[in-house]
Amino acid sequence: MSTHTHFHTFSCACSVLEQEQSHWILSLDVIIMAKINSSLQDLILTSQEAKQFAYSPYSKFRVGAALLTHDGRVFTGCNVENACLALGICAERVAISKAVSEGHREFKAIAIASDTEDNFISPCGGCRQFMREFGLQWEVYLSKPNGSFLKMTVEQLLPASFGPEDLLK
Ligand SMILES: O=c1ccn([C@H]2C[C@H](O)[C@@H](CO)O2)c(=O)[nH]1
Ligand SMILES: [Zn+2]
Repeated sequence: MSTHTHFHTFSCACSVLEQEQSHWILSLDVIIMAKINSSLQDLILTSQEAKQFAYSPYSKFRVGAALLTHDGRVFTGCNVENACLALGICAERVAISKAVSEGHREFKAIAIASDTEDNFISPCGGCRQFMREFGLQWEVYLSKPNGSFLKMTVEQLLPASFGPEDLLK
C-alpha cells in the first residue's frame, strides 16, 4: 500500500515535471523563434539602410541588400549605376562580392529592399546566377518597404540551374 502511494506520488511528480519540462521546451521554442524573427527583421532593416546609399541617378530605382554569412557576419550592398548604362551593378552582387573578397563564401541568407510598395523586390536573373554560384539551399528574402517579405531559396528562384559542379564533370 505504502509502496503504491509512494509510486503514485512519484508518478504525479513525474507528470508535473514533464509538464514543466514541455512548458520550458515550448517557451524555449518561442524564444528561439522570436530570436530568429528578430535577426531576420534586423537583416531586412539592414538591407533598407543599405538602400540609402544606392547610386541610381539614371533609373532612380534604389535597391539595398544585406547578406548573412555562415559565421554570422553581414555584408551590405546597394546598386551602383554608371553613365555607361550597361556597367551598372545590382545591390545583391555588390554585397556578395564584398563578402567573397573578404574570404566569406558560405551564406545563410540575403535580404533585398527597394522603394516599391506594390511588390516584393525580386532579384534579376544575373543576380540569381551569381547567388547560385555559392549554393542552392540558402535563403533569399524579397521584401517591401513595410518590412513584409517573401522567403525563397536560391533553388526556387533558379531551378534547373547551371553551376560550378557542372564544370567538374
Ligand atoms: O533586384 C534588383 C533589381 C534591380 N536592381 C537595380 C539595377 C538597376 O540599378 C536598378 C533598376 O533596374 O535597380 C538591383 O540592384 N537589384
Ligand atoms: Zn541583379
